[in-house]
Amino acid sequence: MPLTLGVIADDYTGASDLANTLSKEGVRTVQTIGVPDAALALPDADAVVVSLKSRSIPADEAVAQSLAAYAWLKERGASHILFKVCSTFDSTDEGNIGPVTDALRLATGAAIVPVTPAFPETGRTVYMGHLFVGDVPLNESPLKDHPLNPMTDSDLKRVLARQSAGRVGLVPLKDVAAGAAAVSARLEKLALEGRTAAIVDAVFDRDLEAVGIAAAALPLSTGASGLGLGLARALIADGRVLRRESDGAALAAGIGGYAAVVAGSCSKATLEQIAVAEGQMPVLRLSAERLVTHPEAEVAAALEWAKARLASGPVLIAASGAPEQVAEVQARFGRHAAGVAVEHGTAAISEGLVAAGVRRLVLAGGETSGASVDRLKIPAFLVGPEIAPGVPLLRTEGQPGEPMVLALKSGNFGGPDFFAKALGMMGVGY
Ligand SMILES: Nc1ncnc2c1ncn2[C@@H]1O[C@H](COP(=O)(O)OP(=O)(O)OP(=O)(O)O)[C@@H](O)[C@H]1O
Ligand SMILES: O=C(O)[C@@H](O)C(=O)CO
Repeated sequence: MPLTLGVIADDYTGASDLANTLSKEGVRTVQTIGVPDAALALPDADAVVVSLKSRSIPADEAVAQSLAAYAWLKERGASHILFKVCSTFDSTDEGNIGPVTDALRLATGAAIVPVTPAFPETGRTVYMGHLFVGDVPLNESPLKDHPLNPMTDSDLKRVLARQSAGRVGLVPLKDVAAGAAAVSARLEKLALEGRTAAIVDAVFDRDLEAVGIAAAALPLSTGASGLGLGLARALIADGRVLRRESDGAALAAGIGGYAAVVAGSCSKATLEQIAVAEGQMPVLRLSAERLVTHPEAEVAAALEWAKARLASGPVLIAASGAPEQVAEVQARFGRHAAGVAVEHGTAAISEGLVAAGVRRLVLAGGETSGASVDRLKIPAFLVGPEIAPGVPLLRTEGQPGEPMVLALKSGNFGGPDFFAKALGMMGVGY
């Protein structure tokens, strides 16, 4: 069956966030890791989310990878392409949201691209083109201190214009509130004025429903999970997609084996989740310093610790540290080198855990998840029910051997008991 919706996501956990929204809305969704090999047999799906790691790489590489993903999705019949970016619009003046949106616009032949990172369920709203995170503008939120892409301007019209070749307009909330026809009319007017992209205001899910109808009539849109919700509802309403409930019990059924959590996110939410897990399962805290200086020994010791405990229940292994610990390691070894060494270490631990019989695995952190999923050579996931907003249950597809069930958690997502909840939904009792 041809695809209806093709999504190109700029990171793995962001991809599973979007896939979660689609699946929750009743769109049968598959998440692939990178552009799949021609030989990969995928389950029947209405949407495919191609996960890239293109958020923070040089813009020309991000464009090349996104165009390759587009070619694959187009060949499978996708009638609309969504470029999934972060709901906090993570990018710099060099890109990559602008350059990738420009390139996809030319490839799809779109005159104008609606762009909105609004995701009201997680507090991301857009008004007059300004992005709010909770109750503060983006430039006053913690994103102002992001290590890779500090967001210092809440005006997304300006932010996008600085990284785009074309001119950027606005679809204001008054048009959005007036409905899909008003959004389409505004987009047409902006295109006639020579604008190639437009930031679209959205505060409530109902706004995204109107935006979704207007966007679904165009070849391309750029946004986060809120836009995914709007597109899913529009495609189901116009009959292009038949609503199908994801069967959570079936997704994890028959997948036994050991269970583990590997965390490399140092976000406030993940640190709290690890602290809560300490009262629920054995927790090993890795030494980031040793992962840099003696990686093989630190990984081997962690695996030995885990193997002695896995038969009794799930274990959690965390590299995650508090900001002052992270700063100390970064000051000694360099920010990039420390991050990469810790990612290699956690990925090697994930690989060792799977070799030891772990079939149910929770990964915390975008980069951490990316490194582990790549190391495990997982080509694709079937997307199941939601564990927490932005985090679905995933079952591996296209891998030789027994399937596994995973969760890839963005650093800031999930409540304090996230790990126990995720393991519980994987059928792990302890
Ligand atoms: N103790 C530590 N010291 C230094 N770096 C660490 C430490 N623990 C983890 N790291 C590194 O910090 C980075 C955390 O990034 P990651 O993307 O995994 O989490 P996040 O930023 O919280 O998640 P997201 O991108 O989903 O918001 C990784 O590069 C990881 O290797
Ligand atoms: O959109 C979001 O906030 C997330 O899916 C994400 O991309 C976090 O890195």
